[in-house]
Amino acid sequence: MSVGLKVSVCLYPSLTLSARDFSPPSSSYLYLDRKILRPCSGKRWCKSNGKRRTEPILAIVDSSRVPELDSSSEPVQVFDGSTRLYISYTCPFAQRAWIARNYKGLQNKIELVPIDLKNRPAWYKEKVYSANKVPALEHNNRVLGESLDLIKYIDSNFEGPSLTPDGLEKQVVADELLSYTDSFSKAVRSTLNGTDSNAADAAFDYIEQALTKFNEGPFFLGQFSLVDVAYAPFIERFQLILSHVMNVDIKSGRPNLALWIQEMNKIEAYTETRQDPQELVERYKRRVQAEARL
Ligand SMILES: N[C@@H](CCC(=O)N[C@@H](CS)C(=O)NCC(=O)O)C(=O)O
Repeated sequence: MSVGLKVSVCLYPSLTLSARDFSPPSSSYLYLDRKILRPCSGKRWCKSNGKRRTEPILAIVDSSRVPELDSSSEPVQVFDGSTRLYISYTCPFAQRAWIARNYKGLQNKIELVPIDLKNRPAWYKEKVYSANKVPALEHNNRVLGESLDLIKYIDSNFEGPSLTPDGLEKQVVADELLSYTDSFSKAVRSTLNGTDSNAADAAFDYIEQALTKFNEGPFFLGQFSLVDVAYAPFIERFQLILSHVMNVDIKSGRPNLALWIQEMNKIEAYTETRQDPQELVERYKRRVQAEARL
Protein backbone atom coordinates (compact mmCIF):
# COMPACT_ATOMS: atom_id res chain seq x y z
CA MET A 1 0.00 0.00 0.00
CA SER A 2 1.63 3.24 -1.07
CA VAL A 3 1.85 6.13 1.37
CA GLY A 4 -0.88 8.71 0.95
CA LEU A 5 -3.02 6.57 -1.37
CA LYS A 6 -6.34 8.30 -1.86
CA VAL A 7 -9.31 6.00 -1.77
CA SER A 8 -13.04 6.40 -1.69
CA VAL A 9 -14.86 4.34 0.85
CA CYS A 10 -18.45 3.50 -0.02
CA LEU A 11 -20.98 5.00 2.37
CA TYR A 12 -18.24 7.19 3.80
CA PRO A 13 -16.70 10.37 2.48
CA SER A 14 -13.44 10.23 0.62
CA LEU A 15 -10.52 9.41 2.90
CA THR A 16 -6.80 9.84 2.50
CA LEU A 17 -5.00 6.87 3.98
CA SER A 18 -1.36 6.45 4.76
CA ALA A 19 0.60 3.20 4.99
CA ARG A 20 0.59 3.33 8.77
CA ASP A 21 -3.21 3.20 8.75
CA PHE A 22 -3.04 -0.40 7.63
CA SER A 23 -2.06 -3.22 9.94
CA PRO A 24 -1.20 -5.63 8.40
CA PRO A 25 -2.32 -5.74 4.78
CA SER A 26 -3.33 -9.25 3.71
CA SER A 27 -3.96 -10.54 0.22
CA SER A 28 -7.67 -9.85 0.28
CA TYR A 29 -8.30 -7.48 3.16
CA LEU A 30 -6.86 -4.18 4.29
CA TYR A 31 -7.31 -2.99 7.82
CA LEU A 32 -7.91 0.63 8.74
CA ASP A 33 -8.28 1.45 12.39
CA ARG A 34 -10.60 -1.36 13.54
CA LYS A 35 -12.39 -1.62 10.22
CA ILE A 36 -11.66 -4.13 7.50
CA LEU A 37 -11.58 -2.63 4.03
CA ARG A 38 -12.25 -5.04 1.22
CA PRO A 39 -11.27 -4.05 -2.29
CA CYS A 40 -14.25 -3.98 -4.62
CA SER A 41 -13.77 -4.97 -8.21
CA GLY A 42 -14.13 -2.23 -10.82
CA LYS A 43 -15.72 1.15 -10.44
CA ARG A 44 -18.63 1.54 -8.14
CA TRP A 45 -21.39 4.03 -7.65
CA CYS A 46 -20.65 5.75 -4.41
CA LYS A 47 -23.70 7.49 -2.97
CA SER A 48 -21.61 9.56 -0.58
CA ASN A 49 -20.66 11.95 -3.36
CA GLY A 50 -23.08 10.98 -6.12
CA LYS A 51 -20.31 10.52 -8.70
CA ARG A 52 -18.85 7.44 -10.34
CA ARG A 53 -15.30 7.18 -9.01
CA THR A 54 -12.18 6.14 -10.80
CA GLU A 55 -9.98 5.64 -7.74
CA PRO A 56 -9.84 2.23 -6.07
CA ILE A 57 -12.96 1.91 -4.01
CA LEU A 58 -13.05 -0.06 -0.84
CA ALA A 59 -16.08 -1.32 1.02
CA ILE A 60 -16.04 -1.20 4.78
CA VAL A 61 -16.76 -4.52 6.41
CA ASP A 62 -17.41 -4.71 10.13
CA SER A 63 -14.24 -5.33 12.10
CA SER A 64 -15.73 -8.41 13.74
CA ARG A 65 -16.07 -10.13 10.38
CA VAL A 66 -13.53 -12.87 10.08
CA PRO A 67 -12.70 -13.97 6.54
CA GLU A 68 -14.76 -16.82 5.09
CA LEU A 69 -13.31 -20.31 4.81
CA ASP A 70 -13.16 -21.69 1.29
CA SER A 71 -11.97 -24.80 -0.56
CA SER A 72 -8.35 -23.93 0.18
CA SER A 73 -8.90 -23.62 3.95
CA GLU A 74 -7.70 -26.23 6.43
CA PRO A 75 -10.57 -28.19 8.03
CA VAL A 76 -11.72 -27.04 11.45
CA GLN A 77 -11.11 -29.46 14.33
CA VAL A 78 -14.70 -30.65 14.56
CA PHE A 79 -15.81 -32.02 17.95
CA ASP A 80 -12.81 -30.68 19.84
CA GLY A 81 -15.16 -29.27 22.48
CA SER A 82 -15.64 -25.87 20.85
CA THR A 83 -19.08 -24.58 20.00
CA ARG A 84 -19.20 -23.25 16.46
CA LEU A 85 -21.82 -21.54 14.37
CA TYR A 86 -21.23 -22.07 10.65
CA ILE A 87 -22.74 -19.27 8.58
CA SER A 88 -22.41 -17.41 5.33
CA TYR A 89 -22.39 -13.63 5.45
CA THR A 90 -24.91 -13.57 2.60
CA CYS A 91 -27.40 -16.15 3.89
CA PRO A 92 -30.56 -14.82 5.57
CA PHE A 93 -31.20 -18.16 7.30
CA ALA A 94 -27.70 -18.12 8.79
CA GLN A 95 -28.17 -14.49 9.77
CA ARG A 96 -31.03 -15.55 12.07
CA ALA A 97 -28.77 -17.80 14.14
CA TRP A 98 -26.01 -15.18 14.10
CA ILE A 99 -28.38 -12.51 15.49
CA ALA A 100 -29.56 -14.88 18.25
CA ARG A 101 -25.95 -15.63 19.23
CA ASN A 102 -25.09 -11.93 19.34
CA TYR A 103 -28.23 -10.89 21.22
CA LYS A 104 -27.54 -13.41 23.95
CA GLY A 105 -23.99 -12.13 24.27
CA LEU A 106 -22.44 -15.45 23.25
CA GLN A 107 -19.66 -14.01 21.08
CA ASN A 108 -17.03 -15.71 23.27
CA LYS A 109 -18.95 -18.96 23.71
CA ILE A 110 -20.04 -19.63 20.15
CA GLU A 111 -17.31 -19.20 17.57
CA LEU A 112 -18.50 -17.86 14.24
CA VAL A 113 -17.22 -19.85 11.24
CA PRO A 114 -18.14 -18.12 7.97
CA ILE A 115 -18.13 -20.34 4.89
CA ASP A 116 -17.78 -19.22 1.29
CA LEU A 117 -20.79 -21.02 -0.20
CA LYS A 118 -19.66 -20.42 -3.79
CA ASN A 119 -16.31 -22.09 -3.12
CA ARG A 120 -17.27 -24.38 -0.25
CA PRO A 121 -14.63 -26.49 1.46
CA ALA A 122 -15.24 -30.20 0.70
CA TRP A 123 -14.66 -31.01 4.38
CA TYR A 124 -17.72 -28.99 5.37
CA LYS A 125 -20.10 -31.61 3.95
CA GLU A 126 -17.85 -34.56 4.85
CA LYS A 127 -16.94 -33.65 8.42
CA VAL A 128 -19.30 -30.97 9.63
CA TYR A 129 -22.81 -30.98 8.17
CA SER A 130 -23.85 -33.58 5.63
CA ALA A 131 -26.77 -31.36 4.48
CA ASN A 132 -23.98 -29.03 3.25
CA LYS A 133 -25.99 -25.93 4.16
CA VAL A 134 -25.67 -23.02 6.52
CA PRO A 135 -26.47 -22.32 9.25
CA ALA A 136 -25.21 -25.25 11.31
CA LEU A 137 -24.34 -25.29 14.98
CA GLU A 138 -21.68 -27.60 16.42
CA HIS A 139 -22.44 -28.10 20.10
CA ASN A 140 -21.92 -30.96 22.54
CA ASN A 141 -20.58 -33.33 19.87
CA ARG A 142 -23.54 -32.81 17.58
CA VAL A 143 -24.20 -30.66 14.54
CA LEU A 144 -27.66 -29.17 14.25
CA GLY A 145 -29.22 -27.27 11.38
CA GLU A 146 -32.37 -25.40 10.35
CA SER A 147 -32.39 -21.75 11.30
CA LEU A 148 -35.73 -21.64 13.14
CA ASP A 149 -34.75 -24.68 15.22
CA LEU A 150 -31.35 -23.13 15.87
CA ILE A 151 -32.64 -19.83 17.22
CA LYS A 152 -34.86 -21.77 19.64
CA TYR A 153 -31.99 -24.11 20.53
CA ILE A 154 -29.56 -21.24 21.15
CA ASP A 155 -32.16 -19.49 23.26
CA SER A 156 -32.92 -22.47 25.46
CA ASN A 157 -29.44 -24.01 25.76
CA PHE A 158 -27.31 -20.94 26.45
CA GLU A 159 -27.26 -18.07 28.92
CA GLY A 160 -28.25 -14.51 28.08
CA PRO A 161 -31.46 -12.52 27.64
CA SER A 162 -34.43 -14.66 26.67
CA LEU A 163 -35.84 -14.54 23.15
CA THR A 164 -38.85 -16.68 24.05
CA PRO A 165 -42.07 -14.91 25.04
CA ASP A 166 -43.71 -15.40 28.42
CA GLY A 167 -47.30 -16.52 28.52
CA LEU A 168 -49.46 -18.73 26.38
CA GLU A 169 -51.00 -15.97 24.27
CA LYS A 170 -47.64 -14.70 23.06
CA GLN A 171 -46.36 -18.22 22.51
CA VAL A 172 -49.34 -19.01 20.28
CA VAL A 173 -48.81 -15.82 18.26
CA ALA A 174 -45.08 -16.56 18.06
CA ASP A 175 -45.77 -20.02 16.64
CA GLU A 176 -48.21 -18.59 14.09
CA LEU A 177 -45.74 -15.95 12.95
CA LEU A 178 -42.84 -18.37 12.80
CA SER A 179 -44.87 -20.76 10.68
CA TYR A 180 -45.71 -17.90 8.30
CA THR A 181 -42.07 -17.02 7.53
CA ASP A 182 -41.76 -19.31 4.48
CA SER A 183 -45.12 -18.21 3.05
CA PHE A 184 -44.07 -14.60 3.57
CA SER A 185 -40.85 -15.08 1.59
CA LYS A 186 -42.63 -17.04 -1.13
CA ALA A 187 -45.25 -14.29 -1.49
CA VAL A 188 -42.68 -11.52 -1.84
CA ARG A 189 -40.63 -13.59 -4.29
CA SER A 190 -43.68 -14.20 -6.43
CA THR A 191 -44.08 -10.44 -6.85
CA LEU A 192 -40.39 -10.02 -7.57
CA ASN A 193 -40.42 -12.73 -10.24
CA GLY A 194 -43.60 -11.38 -11.80
CA THR A 195 -45.93 -14.31 -11.07
CA ASP A 196 -48.19 -12.43 -8.63
CA SER A 197 -48.03 -8.65 -8.57
CA ASN A 198 -50.18 -8.28 -5.41
CA ALA A 199 -48.65 -10.97 -3.23
CA ALA A 200 -45.88 -8.83 -1.69
CA ASP A 201 -48.33 -6.10 -0.75
CA ALA A 202 -50.62 -8.62 0.96
CA ALA A 203 -47.65 -10.21 2.77
CA PHE A 204 -46.47 -6.85 4.11
CA ASP A 205 -50.04 -5.98 5.13
CA TYR A 206 -50.07 -9.21 7.13
CA ILE A 207 -46.83 -8.11 8.85
CA GLU A 208 -48.27 -4.64 9.50
CA GLN A 209 -51.33 -6.20 11.10
CA ALA A 210 -49.23 -8.66 13.13
CA LEU A 211 -47.28 -5.72 14.56
CA THR A 212 -50.46 -4.28 16.12
CA LYS A 213 -51.07 -7.26 18.43
CA PHE A 214 -48.98 -6.27 21.46
CA ASN A 215 -48.50 -2.61 22.21
CA GLU A 216 -45.91 -2.62 24.99
CA GLY A 217 -43.16 -2.25 22.42
CA PRO A 218 -42.54 -1.92 18.66
CA PHE A 219 -41.68 -5.59 18.10
CA PHE A 220 -43.90 -8.49 17.02
CA LEU A 221 -44.55 -9.63 20.59
CA GLY A 222 -44.03 -6.20 22.13
CA GLN A 223 -40.57 -7.01 23.43
CA PHE A 224 -37.77 -8.16 21.11
CA SER A 225 -38.06 -11.91 20.52
CA LEU A 226 -37.20 -14.78 18.24
CA VAL A 227 -39.98 -13.68 15.88
CA ASP A 228 -38.09 -10.44 15.15
CA VAL A 229 -34.92 -12.49 14.69
CA ALA A 230 -36.68 -14.76 12.19
CA TYR A 231 -38.08 -11.92 10.04
CA ALA A 232 -35.30 -9.33 10.17
CA PRO A 233 -32.92 -10.84 7.57
CA PHE A 234 -35.76 -11.26 5.07
CA ILE A 235 -37.38 -7.87 5.60
CA GLU A 236 -33.89 -6.31 5.29
CA ARG A 237 -33.43 -7.92 1.87
CA PHE A 238 -36.96 -7.39 0.58
CA GLN A 239 -37.04 -3.74 1.63
CA LEU A 240 -33.87 -3.01 -0.33
CA ILE A 241 -34.70 -5.07 -3.37
CA LEU A 242 -38.29 -3.85 -3.69
CA SER A 243 -37.11 -0.28 -3.34
CA HIS A 244 -34.27 -0.57 -5.88
CA VAL A 245 -35.89 -2.86 -8.40
CA MET A 246 -39.59 -1.91 -8.24
CA ASN A 247 -39.41 1.51 -6.62
CA VAL A 248 -41.71 0.29 -3.85
CA ASP A 249 -41.40 1.60 -0.30
CA ILE A 250 -42.67 -1.16 1.98
CA LYS A 251 -42.98 1.36 4.86
CA SER A 252 -45.39 3.58 2.99
CA GLY A 253 -48.84 3.38 4.65
CA ARG A 254 -47.45 0.91 7.21
CA PRO A 255 -46.49 2.90 10.32
CA ASN A 256 -45.94 -0.18 12.50
CA LEU A 257 -43.55 -1.70 10.01
CA ALA A 258 -41.73 1.64 9.66
CA LEU A 259 -41.31 1.81 13.44
CA TRP A 260 -40.23 -1.86 13.61
CA ILE A 261 -37.51 -1.24 10.99
CA GLN A 262 -36.38 1.88 12.82
CA GLU A 263 -36.17 0.06 16.17
CA MET A 264 -34.52 -3.03 14.68
CA ASN A 265 -31.80 -0.78 13.35
CA LYS A 266 -30.99 0.23 16.93
CA ILE A 267 -30.30 -3.36 17.97
CA GLU A 268 -26.59 -3.96 17.63
CA ALA A 269 -26.96 -7.74 17.70
CA TYR A 270 -28.79 -7.30 14.39
CA THR A 271 -27.01 -4.32 12.82
CA GLU A 272 -23.67 -6.15 13.19
CA THR A 273 -25.03 -8.82 10.87
CA ARG A 274 -26.43 -6.55 8.18
CA GLN A 275 -25.05 -6.82 4.69
CA ASP A 276 -23.62 -3.96 2.66
CA PRO A 277 -26.90 -2.76 1.03
CA GLN A 278 -25.23 -2.02 -2.27
CA GLU A 279 -23.68 -5.47 -2.47
CA LEU A 280 -26.99 -7.04 -1.59
CA VAL A 281 -28.82 -5.28 -4.42
CA GLU A 282 -26.02 -5.96 -6.91
CA ARG A 283 -25.98 -9.66 -6.01
CA TYR A 284 -29.73 -9.84 -6.50
CA LYS A 285 -29.50 -8.16 -9.92
CA ARG A 286 -26.71 -10.54 -10.99
CA ARG A 287 -28.81 -13.53 -9.91
CA VAL A 288 -31.84 -12.32 -11.86
CA GLN A 289 -29.68 -11.73 -14.95
CA ALA A 290 -28.14 -15.20 -14.64
CA GLU A 291 -31.60 -16.78 -14.30
CA ALA A 292 -32.84 -14.86 -17.35
CA ARG A 293 -29.97 -16.31 -19.41
CA LEU A 294 -30.97 -19.91 -18.53
N1 LIG B 1 -34.28 -24.30 5.78
C1 LIG B 1 -32.91 -23.98 5.99
C2 LIG B 1 -32.40 -23.27 4.75
C3 LIG B 1 -30.89 -23.05 4.79
C4 LIG B 1 -30.36 -22.70 3.41
O1 LIG B 1 -31.03 -22.91 2.38
N2 LIG B 1 -29.15 -22.16 3.35
C5 LIG B 1 -28.55 -21.89 2.09
C6 LIG B 1 -27.80 -20.58 2.07
S1 LIG B 1 -28.87 -19.20 2.27
C7 LIG B 1 -27.50 -22.95 1.80
O2 LIG B 1 -26.76 -23.35 2.64
N3 LIG B 1 -27.44 -23.35 0.55
C8 LIG B 1 -26.44 -24.25 0.12
C9 LIG B 1 -26.97 -25.28 -0.76
O3 LIG B 1 -28.18 -25.43 -0.84
O4 LIG B 1 -26.16 -25.97 -1.38
C10 LIG B 1 -32.76 -23.11 7.24
O5 LIG B 1 -33.75 -22.48 7.64
O6 LIG B 1 -31.69 -23.11 7.85
